[in-house]
Amino acid sequence: MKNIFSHQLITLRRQKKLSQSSLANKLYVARQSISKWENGDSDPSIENLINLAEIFNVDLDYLVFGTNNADNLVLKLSQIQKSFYQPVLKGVDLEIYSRDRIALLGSNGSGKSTLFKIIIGLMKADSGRIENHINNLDSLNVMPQDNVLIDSFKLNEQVQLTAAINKITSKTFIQDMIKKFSLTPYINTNVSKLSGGQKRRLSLLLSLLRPSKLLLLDEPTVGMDLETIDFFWNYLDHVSGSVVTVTHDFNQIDKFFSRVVLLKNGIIDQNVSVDTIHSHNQTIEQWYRHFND
Ligand SMILES: Nc1ncnc2c1ncn2[C@@H]1O[C@H](COP(=O)(O)OP(=O)(O)OP(=O)(O)O)[C@@H](O)[C@H]1O
Repeated sequence: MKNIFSHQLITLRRQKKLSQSSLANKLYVARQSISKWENGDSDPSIENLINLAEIFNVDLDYLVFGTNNADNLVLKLSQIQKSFYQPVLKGVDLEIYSRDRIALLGSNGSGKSTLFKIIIGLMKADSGRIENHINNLDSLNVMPQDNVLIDSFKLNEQVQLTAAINKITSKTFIQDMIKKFSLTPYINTNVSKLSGGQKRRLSLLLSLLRPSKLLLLDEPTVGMDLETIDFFWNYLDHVSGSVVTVTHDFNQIDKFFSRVVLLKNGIIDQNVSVDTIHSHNQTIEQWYRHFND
C-alpha cells in the first residue's frame, strides 16, 4: 500500500493546493505525520484515512490504491449515437465513477446537451448502450441549461414543491438551504419577478436539495454574478457523489474538476485527468484551446 498511497497523498494534497501544515491542521495531526506518510515511513490510522478521503473528496480505494474500483462505476455509455438532420453523436464512450468531477467541454452545437438528455432519459439514443448503476429516480439530480421554474409560484412555494416531491420534510434544512443561497429576502417574491441570477441560484438550490449519486449541470454559472459563481464552485466542492458539468466558465474550474472530457466531431475526443493537464503546466483553458482547435 505504501508506495501508491504516498504518491496519491502527495498528488491529491497538491491538487487541493494544501501545504503539509494546512492538511495536518485539518486532520488535527502533527505536520511530521503527513511528512512520514508521504515518505512511506508510517501509515495513517483508518480514521485518518477516512478523513483524508473526505478532504480530498475521493473514494477510499482511490486514495489507497490509486484506481477507481469497477464497483464504483456510476454510469457507462457505449457507442451512443444520435442524429437529427445530421449525425450529432457518432459513438460516444464514457465511464463515470463515483466522486468523479468531470468538466464536459465542446464547441457550441457539439452535442453536450443532447448527451445530457440521453443520460437523463429525456431523449432516446438511436443506438448504443447505457449501463446505469444508479436509480435515476432517486440518485440523479439535474440542473438544466434553461430554468425550469414555475413563474406564478412564490420562491418559497417552488422550494416546498420540490422538497415535497423529493420527500424532504425538515423545515430547518430547507430554510438553511434558502439562506445559504442568499434567497431568504425573496421567499415571498413571485418566481417571475426574480432576476436572471436569482433564478439560476434557485434552480441550483432545487437541484441540490436532495443528495445524489450523480449530478448533471448544464452551463450552471451562466447569468450568475461573480459572488454567486464563487459560492457555486465552493458549494459544489462539498457535494458528495459524481458531478458532470457542461461549462464555458474557465475561471475557477482548475480547482474544482478532476477530469476533463472533450466532445468533438461526435465522439469523446479527449478524456484526461486535470492532474495530467497541470503536470504539463497548462490550465484547463489552455488545454481546451489546444485540443479543440
Ligand atoms: N430536438 C432537436 N431537433 C433538431 N436538432 C437538434 C435538436 N436538439 C439538438 N439539435 C441539434 O443538435 C446539435 C447539438 O445540439 P446540443 O444542444 O446538444 O449542443 P451543445 O453542445 O449543447 O451546444 P451549446 O454549447 O450551444 O449549448 C445542434 O446542431 C442542434 O441544432
